Amino acid sequence: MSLEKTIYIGPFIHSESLTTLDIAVNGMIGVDEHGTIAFIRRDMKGKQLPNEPGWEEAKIVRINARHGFFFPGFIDTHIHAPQYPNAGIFGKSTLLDWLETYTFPMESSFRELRQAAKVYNRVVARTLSHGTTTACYYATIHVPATNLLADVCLSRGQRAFVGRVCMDRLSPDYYRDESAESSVKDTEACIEHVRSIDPNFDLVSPIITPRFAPSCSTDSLNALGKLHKQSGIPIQTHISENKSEIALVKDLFPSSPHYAGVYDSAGLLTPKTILAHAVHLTPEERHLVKTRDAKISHCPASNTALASGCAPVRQLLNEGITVGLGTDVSGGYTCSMLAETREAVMVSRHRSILEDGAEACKLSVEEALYLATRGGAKVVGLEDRIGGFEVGKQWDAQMVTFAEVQETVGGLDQKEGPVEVFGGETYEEKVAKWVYTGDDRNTVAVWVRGRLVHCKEGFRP
Ligand SMILES: O=c1[nH]c(=O)c2nc[nH]c2[nH]1
Ligand SMILES: [Zn+2]
Repeated sequence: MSLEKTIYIGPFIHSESLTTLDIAVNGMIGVDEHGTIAFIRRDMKGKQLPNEPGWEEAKIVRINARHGFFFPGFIDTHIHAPQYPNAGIFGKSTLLDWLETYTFPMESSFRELRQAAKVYNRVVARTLSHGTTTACYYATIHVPATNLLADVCLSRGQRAFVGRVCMDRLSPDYYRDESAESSVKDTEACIEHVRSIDPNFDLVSPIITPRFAPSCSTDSLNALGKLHKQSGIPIQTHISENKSEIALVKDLFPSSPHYAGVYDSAGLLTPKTILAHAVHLTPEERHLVKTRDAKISHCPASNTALASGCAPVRQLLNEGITVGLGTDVSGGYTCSMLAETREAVMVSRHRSILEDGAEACKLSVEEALYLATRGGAKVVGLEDRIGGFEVGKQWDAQMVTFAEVQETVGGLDQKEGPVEVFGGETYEEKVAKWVYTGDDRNTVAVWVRGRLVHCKEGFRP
């Protein structure tokens, strides 16, 4: 697909490292017809127009430094698309009773394609409006509905991993794969569908998705491990989220030394594996995860909502494990990665309290934003394409605005927006205000691979 060459002028901010944001207030980024960043300048003066040879006719998208900035799109490394209607509905449940009470009944309704069309269009549109340019989706066991989710992501322009959920045991009769064989066959059918709509997996990729060890037989885990080995297709699953779940895994797999060992012996613990939660891993399990170079999706909102625990993110990072963030809708109550970033900071404070005030546990705003962007890119194996602004990377970005009180931006009355800037703040402080007080009203435009995929009503980029 060929796009209009575009030059984005205004502040751009992205993670330079885990702890540092690079803030280029007088920035300019040229994005070519393929949505790839062709050049970057950091020294634009005033209203100076770009004079890049070959870019004279390019479209200009400008944001005044006082009004906002460009930021990389968020990467949600763990979200259940069919659970979106349940966001915010979990009562006082914890994981295992939550699955029975809320989750399986909702997911089973996706045998109806009409339900899938309604929900999947909403969740993709809504996550895009929150600045999520890449999402790792769990779908359901249903092949047609899973294929529809891939279609919706492709047509709405969201970069996505779409997984048909495999679960051939210990689930209700009304919502379970018939056998290990059918689990694999249906997964292959979904992989073939994605290949038929996006042959090189440029935007949408399939992902092998054993739900979690308790809902998969040893036969199905082994067969899915074999499928991964043959195809190289990535894997996503859950691990060590809740103490009752861990006890259940011990009962169901008595010969395995631990939870991580169940996946490892099936060939499911690889550099292309995304493990959601990892709240209660033992030191041996963390060592195994690190040795296999498997990745972790930290889901703080979900871990608090279902009272699963506070994941030791600092420890995981210190041990060299790659970590990103996931909303885990609807264990998590929000599909906003900005809210998830804030939750990551807050949960790290709780972890610090649990460890007698250990300062080191606390994540900074900069670190949480890194996890939501560059960390996520590494988790999904796309760090060469997305997560930050460098020449050769793709323009997956959001325009974030705020306004000095009493001003308007691009025709949109920002007085209604949640982030109020009074003029004395540094840029670092403005970013912190966005993380702590902002929401989707601040994300006025979103691009994936250079394509405008969301734009706030009344705003003209
Ligand atoms: O957060 C979670 N959401 C789920 O749907 C699920 N299934 C198993 N384990 C799970 N954890
Ligand atoms: Zn989950």
